[in-house]
This record gives sequence, structure tokens and C-alpha cells, in this order.
Amino acid sequence: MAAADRKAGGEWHNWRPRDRARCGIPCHLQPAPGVRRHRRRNRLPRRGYRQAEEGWRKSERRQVSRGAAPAGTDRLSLSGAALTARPLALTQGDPAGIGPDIALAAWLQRETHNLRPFLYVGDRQVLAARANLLGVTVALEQSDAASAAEIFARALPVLDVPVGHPIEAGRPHVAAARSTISAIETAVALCFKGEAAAVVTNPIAKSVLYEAGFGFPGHTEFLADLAMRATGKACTPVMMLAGPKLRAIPVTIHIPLKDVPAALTREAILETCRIADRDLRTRFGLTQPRLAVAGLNPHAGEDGAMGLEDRYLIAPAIATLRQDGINAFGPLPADTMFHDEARSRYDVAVCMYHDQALIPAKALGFDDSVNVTLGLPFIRTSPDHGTAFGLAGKGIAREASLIAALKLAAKLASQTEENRT
Ligand SMILES: NC(=O)C1=CN([C@@H]2O[C@H](COP(=O)(O)OP(=O)(O)OC[C@H]3O[C@@H](n4cnc5c(N)ncnc54)[C@H](O)[C@@H]3O)[C@@H](O)[C@H]2O)C=CC1
Ligand SMILES: NCC(=O)COP(=O)(O)O
Repeated sequence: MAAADRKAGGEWHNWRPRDRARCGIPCHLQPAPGVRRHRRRNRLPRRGYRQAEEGWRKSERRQVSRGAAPAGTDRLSLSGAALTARPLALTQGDPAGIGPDIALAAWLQRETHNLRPFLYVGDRQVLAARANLLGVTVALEQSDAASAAEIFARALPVLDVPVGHPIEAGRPHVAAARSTISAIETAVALCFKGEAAAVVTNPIAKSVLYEAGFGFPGHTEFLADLAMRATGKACTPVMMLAGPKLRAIPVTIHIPLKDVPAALTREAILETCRIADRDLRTRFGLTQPRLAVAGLNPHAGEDGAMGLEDRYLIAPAIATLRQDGINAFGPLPADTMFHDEARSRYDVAVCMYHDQALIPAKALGFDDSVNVTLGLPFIRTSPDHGTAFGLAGKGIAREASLIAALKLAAKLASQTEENRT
């Protein structure tokens, strides 16, 4: 870190890659020197993203240095029918959002879509009230993971995680944060105990959780922390939006745009691409994934005239990946890499920041894209959209992306189960 700190007075592109590589902080979490200076001058007015980001950084360091004890997992002792009977664990998300609506709708369509049984992990009363509001008849049955598959045909199995506060559809309340977070923790714990096959998360409102002191930018980072607490091993989570027309990965995720250049490191690009290559082979069955790597600047820097990161950071990282046998190419101008013909030349677009990846992903498939986290020791998918508070309880939220997330989780889980039996 010392070398990096010494450089903190300069611009990002004055940092030597060696300093960043040596500073000992995992790629996505490396500090942004410009941001530090800015923050000292202008204190942030309230809890918010920045605290969440710092909480996550600290928590990772703490966990790594403590060497957290592995949680017991009996996954390997399960086989055959016991493995395939495990449900997916579906979290409630923000209970005031559309999570309950789309969970009910997905259950109602379980036969049409031949859905693998799922266990709703969340507040049962909120779910019952939402069904009433929507005017749908859905039997809810208290369940644990072991009984969920048997219940699923006749009722929606619910593992109750009470909110303990009245919840109105469309009106998020900070009092629900504990239940929202507990539901995620419970679902992950079920996976580590081998009782659930995968975690499917409903959307959370990040700002509501920050208000309650949640120390992570989003699910993606929180899930990596939970994995580390369970296994004692750090992992780098990689967000991938996967739809029929496009798979897209952002290298930097939930950070302000102004912090992106500083957070983009050679290590971040290499690690993200390596995880993408590995998981696309092992989980998605691609034999030689083609990774199209986007540039950061307009026209991928226009030979250095519009920015230097493309030439001095991204291109050398791609060269290293190619030497390692990974079929990565670029940096490509981001504005021309998402049209139909361009997309036929790659399996995944590796983008430099959140919106560079998520805008094309959602524009090309808002209803059928799925957010899947690579790099975790368990399967996690999610719909691609957020809490859509304005739609909650109105019967107009579309459940398609959740159904796609449930299907993808089930597919990835059964592949893992087949490999084990
Ligand atoms: N995986 C997660 O937990 C995610 C959470 N969020 C959170 O969601 C909150 C709201 O974010 P926004 O940017 O407003 O995104 P949003 O996805 O909730 O809404 C964007 C637009 O799409 C519409 N929409 C969203 N889902 C829909 C559905 N299923 N059917 C029909 N229309 C739908 C909404 O009505 C709105 O017009 C934020 O607090 C954000 O942090 C956002 C994305 C993912
Ligand atoms: N915009 C995507 C998003 O915010 C999802 O984040 P996460 O909660 O899945 O990490």
C-alpha cells in the first residue's frame, strides 16, 4: 500500500501497475487516490454508498486476516434424489418492492414453466397481504428447505423471516432492512448446508439498506463476504448480466462514474476475465469462451487522443490474457460492439463500468436477462431489474425476468448435481 499511497498525489495514469499489483488489496477494492483527497476536503453529508463500499473493504480485510472458520457443509454427503429434491432459495428482497408480487406470479406459473421448486425466504404476512392486494389466491405454507419440494405443487413454501413492522406496498421502510438482510443470509446458509440448490435474490433497495447501516454496495459484494465467512477463503464476485442476446460483465460495479478510472486496474481486468473464462467453461458449457473487452474511452481512446487507459492498461491486460490461452480481444469501441453482427463475434462483453454493461443488457432484454454472480462457491441469480416501488401491489410488474432467473439457477444447479452423481 505504501507505494500506492506515495503516488496518491498524482493522477491515476501516473500510478505504476506494479504499485497497484503490490498493494495487497484485491483488484476491485483498490483505493482511488483522487477520491481520498476529494473526501478529505468535502465530507460526505450522510450514510451512503461510500460507507457501504468502505465497510465492505474493511470487512474483507478483517475476514481474510482472521481466517474465518468454515461453516459446516454437508453438500458432498448428498447424492441422487436428495440432491435434486433441494429447492432454490428465493429471497424476498425489499418487502415493499415488487419481489413479493413476482414471487407469487412465478409460483402461479410453476407448471407452465416447469419450475424447479423454490422456497420463499421472507416475511409470510407481507406475502399474504400482497396476495390479497393483488387479488390472487396463493396458498402459503410454512416450510423448511427439506419440505419445500413436496409442498410446492399445492402451496408456496415459505420460510418465515418476519419484518416486525407494517409494510405498505411501494413504501420502503428502513425497519425492514434487518429482515431483508436476514433473508439473504438464510438463503446462503441453506446453500452452504447443502439444503438449497441455489440462491435467487429478489431486488433490494440499496439506499434503504445503507440507511440501516448495511456495509456492502449490493448483493454481489455481500454474497462474496458471506461466502468468505462460510469457507474462510476470499473470492472475487463477478457480476454478469445474461440474456438470450447478450452476456455482459462490468469490471467495476457499484462505484460512482468519477471513480471508475482509478478503480480500473490491470489486476481487476485480468481477474474478472479469468473468472469469466473459467465460469463460462465450467458452468455455462462453453469450450473456448470469446471475451470481447470494451475500451474505457470514446473510440477506445482514438490512438491515445481521447484517453490513455485503452492503450496502456486494457490492451496490455488483453495481451496477457491471450498469452494465458484466454480468447480475449479488444479493446473495442463500446459504441459499436453491441449491434447484432458485432455480438455474433463474442460470448461475453467485458465492460469497464456498470452502465457500459448494463445499458445494452437491459436494452436488449429487460424481461429475459438475468443477473448471475460468477466467482462464488454457490449459484446465485437474480432478475435484472430493481425494486420498482411504483409497481408494487398493482398487478403490473412483469415476472419474466424472475422466471428466467429461477430457470437459470435450476439449470446451473442441475449441471452441478449431474457432475456430482
Ligand atoms: N438486484 C437488485 O437488488 C437490484 C436492485 N436495484 C434497486 O432497485 C431500486 C430501484 O431502481 P431503479 O433504477 O428504479 O430500477 P427498477 O428496475 O426498479 O425500475 C426501472 C424501471 O423499470 C420498471 N420495471 C422494473 N422492473 C419491472 C418489472 N418487473 N415489470 C415491469 N416494469 C418494471 C420500473 O417501473 C421503472 O420504470 C434501487 O434502489 C436499486 O438499488 C436495481 C437493480 C437491481
Ligand atoms: N444494477 C444491478 C444491480 O444493482 C444489482 O446488484 P446486486 O444487488 O445484484 O449486486
